Amino acid sequence: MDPNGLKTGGLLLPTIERRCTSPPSVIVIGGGISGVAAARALSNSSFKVTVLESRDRIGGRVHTDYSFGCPIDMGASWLHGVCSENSLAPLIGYLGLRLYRTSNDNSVLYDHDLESYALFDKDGNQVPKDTVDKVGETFERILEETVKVRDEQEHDMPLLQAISIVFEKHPHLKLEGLDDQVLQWCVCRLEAWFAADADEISLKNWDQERVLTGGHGLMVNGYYPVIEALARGLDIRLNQRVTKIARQYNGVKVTTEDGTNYFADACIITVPLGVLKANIIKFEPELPPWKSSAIADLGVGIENKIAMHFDRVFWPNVEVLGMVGPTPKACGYFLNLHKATGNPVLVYMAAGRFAQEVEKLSDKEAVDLVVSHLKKMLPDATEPTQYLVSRWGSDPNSLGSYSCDLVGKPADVCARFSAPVENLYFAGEAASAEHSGSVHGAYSSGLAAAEECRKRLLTQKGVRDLVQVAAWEEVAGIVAPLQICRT
Ligand SMILES: Cc1cc2nc3c(=O)[nH]c(=O)nc-3n(C[C@H](O)[C@H](O)[C@H](O)COP(=O)(O)OP(=O)(O)OC[C@H]3O[C@@H](n4cnc5c(N)ncnc54)[C@H](O)[C@@H]3O)c2cc1C
Repeated sequence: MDPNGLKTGGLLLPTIERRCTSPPSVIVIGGGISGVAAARALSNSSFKVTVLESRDRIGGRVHTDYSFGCPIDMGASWLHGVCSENSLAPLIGYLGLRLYRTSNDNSVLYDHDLESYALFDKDGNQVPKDTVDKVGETFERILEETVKVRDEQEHDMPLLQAISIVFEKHPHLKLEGLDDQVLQWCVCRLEAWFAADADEISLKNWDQERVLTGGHGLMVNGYYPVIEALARGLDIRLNQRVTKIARQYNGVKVTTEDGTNYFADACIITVPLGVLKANIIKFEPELPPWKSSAIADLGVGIENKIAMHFDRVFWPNVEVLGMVGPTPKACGYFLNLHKATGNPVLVYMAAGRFAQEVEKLSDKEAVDLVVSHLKKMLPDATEPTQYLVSRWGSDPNSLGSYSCDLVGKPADVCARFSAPVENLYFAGEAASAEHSGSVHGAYSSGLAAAEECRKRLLTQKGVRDLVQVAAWEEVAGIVAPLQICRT
């Protein structure tokens, strides 16, 4: 690994003569993956870049906590699509970060394809594997039938409603007893992908995402090193919550909560969709209706994690421990980090309305709740020695976990959300048409916004080009394949 390369974000390409005295300037609002990616790209292009970040840390919804003595990702933890086509692969490969592949399957919607799981009922009886496999096949069939319902309907509807129609048409697909409880668990897992309940998920869109190949890989060392590498050497101002963005005849004026004004030629806005929806930032003049309606029409889902550190491992050596129940809400699941990382940590994942309810509890109450589930599944379960509880829905810096497709979503909403308004550019996971809700989608959207901004500013200023530093892809692509393990 080349430390100088890291410092500069890559290698210096042959210098092109500067043709202007002061380089174009850009303010990037938000220091998550999309913000640091955009800032890195523009800085590599010799632009003057300032990142304004409201928190006292960078990374945003990539948040690796080290208080357990090992990396714990309280936001994103998987690279979805462990393949060279993934925009983050060159950087992850270059940094030598290990991935633990939890599933080779590219499917994201149901987990009977998980190769390593144990499901239990509320009395602690383990569900036989053939029951899980059989119900998984039925669930697949039900989902296929919902596609037929979609083809017959003119209007969008919630996925849950479509499932009810499937049951009316094909009563034999409706399950009972333990089989039904496993089916509810499959729905619970599906809801986790969208961070929304099945009665909120769009029938038209639930399967329209283009999932990359290569399955899903957990970042064994945590996601933060990716952020750190991108951010190195950038001018990042922490604790700077932007409250106003004014477009002026000669650029933008950005004002933060403490009254500081920043001026630049252009601005890239990467704050989460939830923050834009809450109107925490005032725009002057107001955003045009086509943009504000795009912000309103996109949905934001909630997923929260409860990470628990134990003094000993009392659970089976599988990747996922699940509890089945009579409704998706009564089901739950724990990711076993011990299998992937060797650390005695379980992470409970809550999504949709249940994730919202978790935020109303104190940390201790939330932990007690999930430990009570755990004790029903595994009577030997002990109390955790340390715990962490995320609150992505109520955190004013995120106001949601990631975007999701609401019922009746207009077809052009993502294009409108990501389109610039004069010298204001928009990036972030919600701006990614193909990979919204993901780290790599957010990363690519940051790069795309930076490139559009770079080209327009160079044209506006009559500058042919500036000194250019090579991108990660050029430096790393050939030398560093992804390191994939499954212990
Ligand atoms: C629990 C959870 C699990 C997830 N799991 C995965 C996963 O396994 N794999 C995956 O690919 N993706 C996952 N995601 C999604 C992924 O984390 C996000 O899509 C991605 O990190 C978003 O990056 P971003 O740059 O768009 O936004 P953010 O990371 O949210 O960055 C926006 C930044 O703007 C800052 N900000 C907010 N308001 C202001 C303001 N007024 N002024 C200045 N700054 C402001 C924020 O503090 C933040 O740093 C998960 C997300 C969550 C919450």
